[in-house]
Amino acid sequence: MQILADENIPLLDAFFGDIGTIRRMPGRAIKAADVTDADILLVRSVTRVDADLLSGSRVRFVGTATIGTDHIDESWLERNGIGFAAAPGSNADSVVEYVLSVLSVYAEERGIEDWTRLSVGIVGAGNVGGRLRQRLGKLGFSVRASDPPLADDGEDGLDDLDDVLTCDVITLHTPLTRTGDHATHHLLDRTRLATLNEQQLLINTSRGAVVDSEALRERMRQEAPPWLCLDVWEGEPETDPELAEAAWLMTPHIAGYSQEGKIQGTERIYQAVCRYFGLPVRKSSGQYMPEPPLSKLSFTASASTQEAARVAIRACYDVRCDDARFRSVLRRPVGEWSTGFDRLRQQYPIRREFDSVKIQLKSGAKDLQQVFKALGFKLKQK
Ligand SMILES: NC(=O)C1=CN([C@@H]2O[C@H](COP(=O)(O)OP(=O)(O)OC[C@H]3O[C@@H](n4cnc5c(N)ncnc54)[C@H](O)[C@@H]3O)[C@@H](O)[C@H]2O)C=CC1
Ligand SMILES: O=C(O)C(=O)[C@H](O)COP(=O)(O)O
Repeated sequence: MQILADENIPLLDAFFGDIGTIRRMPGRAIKAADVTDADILLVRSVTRVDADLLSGSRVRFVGTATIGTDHIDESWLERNGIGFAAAPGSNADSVVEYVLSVLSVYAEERGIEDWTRLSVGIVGAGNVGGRLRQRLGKLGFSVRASDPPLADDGEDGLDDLDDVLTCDVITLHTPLTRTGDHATHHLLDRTRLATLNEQQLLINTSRGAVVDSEALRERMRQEAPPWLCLDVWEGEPETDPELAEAAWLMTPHIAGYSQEGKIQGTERIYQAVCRYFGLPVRKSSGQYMPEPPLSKLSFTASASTQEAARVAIRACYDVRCDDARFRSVLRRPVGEWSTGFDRLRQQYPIRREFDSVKIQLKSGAKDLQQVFKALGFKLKQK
């Protein structure tokens, strides 16, 4: 079988080497002429997969090693009998940990001694939002979440979007959808953005177009704008210079880029290919997960819970490093920004999830134990 794949999908040979001949291309460069002879197309979020790309090709299966599917015309694939799979959940913990890192830095910069005093509003309570809600709830934060599709399905405990927008921190975790009762395109529009103030932080790790960028630019120019953390950008890899200037933290769409997240993304589409073509599943992500560079952290009984949590979160992932790398790209001429955006993603440093690190504590340190468990670390008693 001929497999055409985005070169940024990790472990292509390890997972797909036995299944077919692999041809790699930069995802943004994949065009109709490239897919004509492919049986399987494997993409990430930067390849638009639709009739323009696939009509006339012999592609029988498309896999995207991502959670988001807004770049795929799924109904066209279905109408044309082409198999499809995404990678739901694969990098959800990575995004959750990105948000935890942002929260820890935000609390420190605002001089908030106890970060759990921040109320957090989650928009979209699926894999990412739901896991974030759970971790924050266990840590003792007051959390609100809005998710109309889940509410329609009878899920309790959800709030209206307008209530969620009154929280100290608002974090977006919806898919990007343009049709249906609960479409999210420009969900945060001019009216909703007008309700936010300088005591609030808005985090967007969903898709750039879930927020109306033009309205956001306007809001950031007005009195008392909210603090802003952007990982995703409407029109990326282009970066809006005015939003870049206004953002407190900014990163080039890497919230989901933990090593676990990326390898599990490949694993999910490998499993789907095997199912689709009736092949045995012989490989798993665990086989290929390298040893983490940091495996253990040890705290004495004298560590305060706040400080210990801060140290552990940032030892695993400090969002300020990604912010600094992105800002260094944006100091170059504007014409080089989009290639810089993609280069940062392609050459992303190794980042491991919290549960790759064992936390060693003195027995009896109950508060610390609870906090680390809630954050998602593994515990080891001394
Ligand atoms: N920045 C990054 O690196 C990453 C971004 N993402 C983005 O995050 C999105 C969410 O990921 P998951 O939680 O795994 O997806 P998911 O599908 O598990 O959950 C999404 C939730 O949003 C809800 N939702 C839909 N419309 C809504 C609306 N109008 N208002 C409120 N909630 C609504 C759905 O009912 C669902 O519960 C992905 O679709 C993707 O676009 C995902 C992974 C990495
Ligand atoms: O999984 C998703 O959805 C994401 O947003 C990915 O983390 C984005 O990664 P790329 O596909 O853009 O490499």
